[in-house]
Amino acid sequence: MGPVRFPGKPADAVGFRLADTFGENGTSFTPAHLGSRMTALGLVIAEFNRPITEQMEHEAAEAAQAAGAEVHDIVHVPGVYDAPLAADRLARLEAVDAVAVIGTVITGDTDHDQVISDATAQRLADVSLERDTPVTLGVTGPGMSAAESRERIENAAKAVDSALDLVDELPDPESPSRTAD
Ligand SMILES: Nc1c(NC[C@H](O)[C@H](O)[C@H](O)CO)[nH]c(=O)[nH]c1=O
Ligand SMILES: CC(=O)[C@@H](O)COP(=O)(O)O
Repeated sequence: MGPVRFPGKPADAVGFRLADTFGENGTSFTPAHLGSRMTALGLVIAEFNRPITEQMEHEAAEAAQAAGAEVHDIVHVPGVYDAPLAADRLARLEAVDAVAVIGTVITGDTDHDQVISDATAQRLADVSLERDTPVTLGVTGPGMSAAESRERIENAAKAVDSALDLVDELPDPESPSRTAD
């Protein structure tokens, strides 16, 4: 069996608790029942520059499959600027452990690429913090030509891997706090 990923959403919702995974002396073990639930991802895919984001979507799906994760839902949006609301809706789902946002911003004649990239990244970071759910940025650009965008298609897979890494690595918010006493 491959590595078991520890889901990020409340443990009670999936039938086990963090305490199940650690022995009293700090050694870790993995009860067999933990293997029954795969980490579930939400993907947001921007349709703008679709020939490129189509390949990015493929890379993202392959990365999830290679890691043994489930793609619970895919939401297509017109462009990356429209992604934060879709990411928020996905992050609100109990079944979704993390969200990866995929898109590419290619430079036009103005600074518009900078404007939409900055707004998108900032609002996605806000969604992640507000929903207490990993939301990773698989959006390439700005300041980039179409050729440079095509060279960065693999960043979609990196966003999926990062989302899964965060689900594994983030401490459980239900754990007792050091500042409690
Ligand atoms: N120029 C790019 C866009 N622009 C569209 C916006 O993201 C948005 O869909 C529109 O303003 C409606 O709200 N989107 C990209 O994903 N990539 C671009 O290069
Ligand atoms: C329409 C867009 O979002 C983008 O292509 C902006 O291009 P430009 O900077 O040439 O207006």
